Amino acid sequence: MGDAAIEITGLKKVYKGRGGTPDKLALKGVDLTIPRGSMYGLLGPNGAGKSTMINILAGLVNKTGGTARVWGFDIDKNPRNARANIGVVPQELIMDAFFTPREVLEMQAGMYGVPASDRRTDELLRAVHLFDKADAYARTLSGGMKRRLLVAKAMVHNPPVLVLDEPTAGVDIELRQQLWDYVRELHARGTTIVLTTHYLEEAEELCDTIAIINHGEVVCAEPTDQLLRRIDEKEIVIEVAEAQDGIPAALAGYHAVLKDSHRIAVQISQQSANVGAVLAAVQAAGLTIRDISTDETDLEDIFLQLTGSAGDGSSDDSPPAETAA
Ligand SMILES: Nc1ncnc2c1ncn2[C@@H]1O[C@H](COP(=O)(O)OP(=O)(O)OP(=O)(O)O)[C@@H](O)[C@H]1O
Repeated sequence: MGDAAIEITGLKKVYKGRGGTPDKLALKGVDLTIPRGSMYGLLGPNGAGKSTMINILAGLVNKTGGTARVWGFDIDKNPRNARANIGVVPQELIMDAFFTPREVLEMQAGMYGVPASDRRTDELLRAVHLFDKADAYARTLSGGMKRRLLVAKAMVHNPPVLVLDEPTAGVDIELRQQLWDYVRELHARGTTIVLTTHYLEEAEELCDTIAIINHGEVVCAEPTDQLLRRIDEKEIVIEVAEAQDGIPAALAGYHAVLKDSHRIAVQISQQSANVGAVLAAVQAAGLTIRDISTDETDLEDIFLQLTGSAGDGSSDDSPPAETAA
């Protein structure tokens, strides 16, 4: 404990089935630590369990087992403190149509007991580019505007942790950029940011650390650059007939390690796809190739499985354009 913004251990959630539908195990015992000051991405396909995890942290969903701490406060033992330290921007654009953005923020501040002298309604409205809509009915706002109003609403009590659940759904490119500018600004001022997304590109652009969630489990959690390197790399294992006591000189230019006297593992970049060159070098060194295999747990495969996209930005798997919700 101590320095984590969020610390989750063995977190489990079972949604009870109703009317004959079976129970749903949405979180299978998740362990996850999100450091203070980080910009953390929870990446996973629809139904992976991201919202469930966030809603448990926000006190909106009851967990079935495990523990969770927000800024050091246990959500069971110190629910008020835990809630005071987190702001959540929900996935759904739910708000009362007949309140204005100014009223929405004022009411939220009231709910969190923020004294009038400490309220930052105008500042927040300006930050999310809604100052000129301050007194318009919420129902007249576009989807992107509502999303930004929800970001401001999550920040009224100035929490050290801001969680955004699928924040770019329904937000067009320009407004998305404005949203990110504001989120980056908050991060620069010290707010820990957690965002869920099913777009690798989005997590890659914004987050310093990414955890991949699938089927209620954390598949991996590591610094973004490290993860991207792994995604780009593939390991091939070459089995040679002749016993080796070191890496053959011909492979000196590659990232190669000896697994045992007959098996050489070589990391290659997927993009440059130089398998042929590696094999040619092995053969040119006079070695007889007996077998070749590739690493089964390659992350690229996991990603393809998770996101249905290679994550190279070339597909049309981009967030949808803004729609009036
Ligand atoms: N209230 C509920 N009752 C029953 N099952 C639920 C409920 N909420 C979520 N689930 C199920 O739990 C699993 C995890 O859902 P969750 O919404 O947490 O995933 P997610 O990763 O956030 O996906 P999405 O981005 O679509 O929200 C899914 O199979 C979902 O159908």
